Amino acid sequence: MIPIQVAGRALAGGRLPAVCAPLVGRTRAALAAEIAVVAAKRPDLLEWRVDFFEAIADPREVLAAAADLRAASGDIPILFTRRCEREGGQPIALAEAGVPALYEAVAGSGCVDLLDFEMGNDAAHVAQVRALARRHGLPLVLSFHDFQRTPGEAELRERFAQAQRLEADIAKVAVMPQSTEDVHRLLGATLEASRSLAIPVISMAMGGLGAVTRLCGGVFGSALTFAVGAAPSAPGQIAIEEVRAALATLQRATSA
Ligand SMILES: O=C1C[C@@](O)(C(=O)O)C[C@@H](O)[C@@H]1O
Repeated sequence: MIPIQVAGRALAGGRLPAVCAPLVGRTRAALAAEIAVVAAKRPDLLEWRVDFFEAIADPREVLAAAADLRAASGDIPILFTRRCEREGGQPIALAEAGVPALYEAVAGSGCVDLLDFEMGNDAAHVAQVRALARRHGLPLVLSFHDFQRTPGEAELRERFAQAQRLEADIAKVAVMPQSTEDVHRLLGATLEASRSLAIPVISMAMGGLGAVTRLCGGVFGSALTFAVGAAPSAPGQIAIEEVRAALATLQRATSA
């Protein structure tokens, strides 16, 4: 299992899985209040879900918010994510054609440390974001989300492999299970991808049925789990304190 590297250092000191808390404030004031609470809980990574930000179409406001977050995050790195509506994100007041420019502006600000972009986006946009991430020295997560179902084994394998083929630094797959078998398949595909790919992988099954993956995903090769600092960004996320306690229990038991 490969840990996620940020600025040449392994996230969470190489402990796996690392814990990421999302930030979903809709305004600068809300984000400032949110990060104060969340950063105090010491996640290994913060994710700014900019699709929740009402002023997403105003570059000055976006950059000001990014600077606020950087100032308040201390030494905790920040993952920048515009989750598209098609893959479970919020509707945004910005045309799709403007999204790569949003990534360019924020990546160039020096206020974020990693980028997340859906691999299912327009191929030219994926290539643009791939190039700008490289130019700014930021690791790129190429992600896939299915909020309705869990694809079959071959498709899950292909999603992880596709991220690597598209030159992701990290591959991420999030699915919605309809059965325990779906959860089991997601974990199996994660284990296989973590063993066969040359990049770190992240996975989760969402909703109540998938919650177990947020606690034990690391055992199956997932390098990161998302946990609630102040507010969830997806169904089934568990409070950071509870996730940390469960991870500590698992780590103690595993090394006993
Ligand atoms: O892709 C992911 C994973 C996620 O959807 C989850 O289920 O924890 C939460 C999102 O904020 C993040 O970008």
